[in-house]
Amino acid sequence: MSKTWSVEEHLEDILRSVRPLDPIELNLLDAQGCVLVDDVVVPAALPPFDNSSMDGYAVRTADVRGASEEFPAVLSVVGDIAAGSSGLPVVVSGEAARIMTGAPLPPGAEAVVPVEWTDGGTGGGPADAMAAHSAAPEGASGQVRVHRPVVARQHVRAKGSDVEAGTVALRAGTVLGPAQVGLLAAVGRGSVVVRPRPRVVVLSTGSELVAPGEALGPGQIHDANSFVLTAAARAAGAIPYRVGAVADDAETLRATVEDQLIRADLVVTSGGVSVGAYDVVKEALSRVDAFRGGEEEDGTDDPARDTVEFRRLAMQPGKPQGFGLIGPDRTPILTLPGNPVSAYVSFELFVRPALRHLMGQKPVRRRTVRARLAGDTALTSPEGKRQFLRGDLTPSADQDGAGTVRAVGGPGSHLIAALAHANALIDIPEETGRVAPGDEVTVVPLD
Ligand SMILES: Nc1nc2c(c(=O)[nH]1)N[C@H]1C(S)=C(S)[C@@H](COP(=O)(O)OP(=O)(O)OC[C@H]3O[C@@H](n4cnc5c(N)ncnc54)[C@H](O)[C@@H]3O)O[C@H]1N2
Ligand code: MOO
Repeated sequence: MSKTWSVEEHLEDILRSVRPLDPIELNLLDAQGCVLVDDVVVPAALPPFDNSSMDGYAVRTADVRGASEEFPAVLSVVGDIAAGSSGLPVVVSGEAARIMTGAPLPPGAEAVVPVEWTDGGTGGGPADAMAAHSAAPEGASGQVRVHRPVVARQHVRAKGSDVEAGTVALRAGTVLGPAQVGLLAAVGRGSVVVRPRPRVVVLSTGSELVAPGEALGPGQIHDANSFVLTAAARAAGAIPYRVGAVADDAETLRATVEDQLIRADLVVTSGGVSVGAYDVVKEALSRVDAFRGGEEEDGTDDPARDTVEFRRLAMQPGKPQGFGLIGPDRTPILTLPGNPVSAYVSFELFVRPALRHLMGQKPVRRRTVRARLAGDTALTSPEGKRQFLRGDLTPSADQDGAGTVRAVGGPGSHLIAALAHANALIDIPEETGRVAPGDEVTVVPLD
């Protein structure tokens, strides 16, 4: 009898064999979700110049000292400065310039008075908005009555107050989410060097499979696995290609996989890996010469590069698994069992970490939490097997306390409906045969 692998041994073997993808330069939005390969240094300060944080008037503080509504400071308006303006007026004593939020502070001005603290140039009471822009900046001239004083730099956003030139904006290893993409754009980076999203070819096997939307004939079922695995690959950040269902014919399967290698950084299959008479994945891919991709550089063949090793894991669901590196590029392939829950749990435990490793994402494993088993029924688990039951996790309201989890559906690997109502996996160790209500268990949130 061949060795039974633990979940950890199988995962470690995969992670040891799979290398992170080579970095490429991508346009900012294409890099979303990817990991930065180099530190990004800020080329120029942000903001690049002193600018106003308010719509109002740029003034010299001495001119508005002691100003009030009763005794306003009356200043001559010498220009209109919009965001993006250049050719700024110089503000000297007794003068003000209309200024908009984000516009550069003009020379001579020390602070900005918000328009609400002035008459807005109307000669009336306090304004609640600026008068409309005049096509001719000189049309904005006239007088403004300022009702409140300001101190130096008030309502001014200083050059470099966000980030200084030469500092590191984002460290290598950062995952580019929306806010990081925004920062890169703000500092002027149109493209960045990242590890790309892996291209994942997903195919399911089984002559009984029919695409959703098509009518079922006798003995047929809809192909769920290629959809759940494609969706899961996308959720993990990969670019999935769903090939769909391949009939139970070893040569068709081998040829299909071979055809797909051109666009795959990783291949995932489902079904055909147990001990049945039609378990074609095993039949097609365990042949040493299945993907003889050519010779090694030194002229010798390396049979190991073309085989998939099929294993039995001490795990439920997900007992039969296969893993190998195939074709000329040694593309990783993970062959998952066909039962839909087994396929999905196997994806979470093995494919997702492999994809994260290819992308340079850390940690590769999902986080775990502790939770108390809710309900009044004990869970039983086959001893000697690590069991992953589907669970509904309710996190604890208080920060430190464990949440509660209840099992959703039974252990059957065909229970797709229960899987769709679960938000977590309950991880029961190999040596544990029974978990009583109130006992603490390890839970893997599927968020
Ligand atoms: N004699 C034994 N029989 C089985 C064993 C065993 O050790 N000895 N292992 C069982 C376990 S555990 C699993 S899991 C399955 C794995 O079987 P395969 O990977 O070969 O999968 P299939 O036989 O192709 O399919 C199993 C089951 O799942 C359904 N299926 C397959 N693909 C899809 C799909 N794309 N969408 C929806 N449903 C799918 C298929 O119709 C079968 O019902 O083997 C056990 N048997
Ligand atoms: O992979 Mo199977 O789930 O152990 O039923």
